Amino acid sequence: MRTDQPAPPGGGLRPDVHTGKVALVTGGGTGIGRATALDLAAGGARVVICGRRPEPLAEVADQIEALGGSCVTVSADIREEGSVTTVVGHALEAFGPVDVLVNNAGGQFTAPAEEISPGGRRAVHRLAVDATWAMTREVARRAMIPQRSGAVFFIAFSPRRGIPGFAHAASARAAVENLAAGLSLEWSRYGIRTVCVAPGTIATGGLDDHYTAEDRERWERSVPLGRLGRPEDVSGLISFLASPRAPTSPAPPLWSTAERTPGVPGTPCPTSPRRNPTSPRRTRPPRTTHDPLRH
Ligand SMILES: CCCCCCCCCCC/C=C/C(=O)SCCNC(=O)CCNC(=O)[C@H](O)C(C)(C)COP(=O)(O)OP(=O)(O)OC[C@H]1O[C@@H](n2cnc3c(N)ncnc32)[C@H](O)[C@@H]1OP(=O)(O)O
Ligand SMILES: NC(=O)C1=CN([C@@H]2O[C@H](COP(=O)(O)OP(=O)(O)OC[C@H]3O[C@@H](n4cnc5c(N)ncnc54)[C@H](OP(=O)(O)O)[C@@H]3O)[C@@H](O)[C@H]2O)C=CC1
Repeated sequence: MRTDQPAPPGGGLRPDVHTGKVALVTGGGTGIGRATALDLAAGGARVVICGRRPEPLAEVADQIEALGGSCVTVSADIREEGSVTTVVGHALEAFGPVDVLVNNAGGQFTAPAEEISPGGRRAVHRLAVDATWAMTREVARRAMIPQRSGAVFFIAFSPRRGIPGFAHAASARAAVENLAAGLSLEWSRYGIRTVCVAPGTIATGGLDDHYTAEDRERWERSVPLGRLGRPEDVSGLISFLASPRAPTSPAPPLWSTAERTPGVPGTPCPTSPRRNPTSPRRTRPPRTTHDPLRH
């Protein structure tokens, strides 16, 4: 398949790959979360999606139901105390124990590090780290630990080594990435897999609405393939990793959809000094007659 062709529905997996499973996707009304909810439903999962605005959630639910699937929506700000308990309670009531949790809700703003106020940093960490932790713990305690199985996904960033203008956000995602790695060790005894997916820059409404064209173009140029990813690139990976076909041993804690190089793509590969006619010829060190393997 050419990479600029639309991805097949369900990430190309069998339509019964998630049959009998219940999935909870935070931020499932838009972008990557929406694509993930659709892919999991296309594989037969019953899906619960949450977000603050009811309208995008309802649109996704209608789409899933039109395709013969089941979807329940819960409108909630998961940063608020008590809302996580409410969301998980609705999921359990509607469909029973949650098998797959996708901690997708997240967001930030770009600002020079020195201009990010404590409140601004806190707003971002409350969602990406605190709400993600609260949701994971709640789902684990009420569904996955009792049933001794489950898959929990976290969303990080690529590149992972830091992003200018994103000091608050990239550090939050580093915390989440480490959480996924630690839980994968700790909760394997319950049969719970925890996986962090680090998408490259993905063309979503969220990216269009919250970042300048200049930033988006700069980020696009930094992707090795030279184009933004699609939400389906990420959702297809999550759907595969949630499926029985996913590798489980050893459990890989991090999957990246596009790791970047620090340089600009298209930079010519440095030529070997020996082949570059303008470089001075390297002089070989004199051969030694001593063979260290022979005494
Ligand atoms: C090596 C280089 C390679 C480069 C490669 C780059 C790759 C880039 C990859 C990009 C990856 C990420 C993309 C995405 O995540 S797309 C997702 C799109 N969606 C969003 O990002 C969501 C948009 N943001 C928000 O919804 C909100 O900003 C947020 C949820 C983060 C906060 O909302 P909240 O309602 O809590 O905010 P408040 O208005 O109540 O403010 C709270 C505090 O935050 C401060 N704040 C808010 N906005 C800004 C801003 N724009 N600038 C500075 N500060 C801000 C606000 O002042 C409050 O702080 P104080 O209490 O101190 O005043
Ligand atoms: N697009 C990209 O390039 C990349 C994105 N990511 C991450 O992937 C995830 C999805 O990104 P993307 O689809 O682009 O972004 P979107 O902005 O489209 O999606 C974010 C979703 O989260 C929901 N959400 C935000 N805040 C809350 C909250 N407090 N409580 C409940 N739901 C909330 C939003 O719904 P509502 O506003 O109605 O609450 C929205 O549906 C985010 O975590 C993002 O940071 C990571 C790497 C790259």
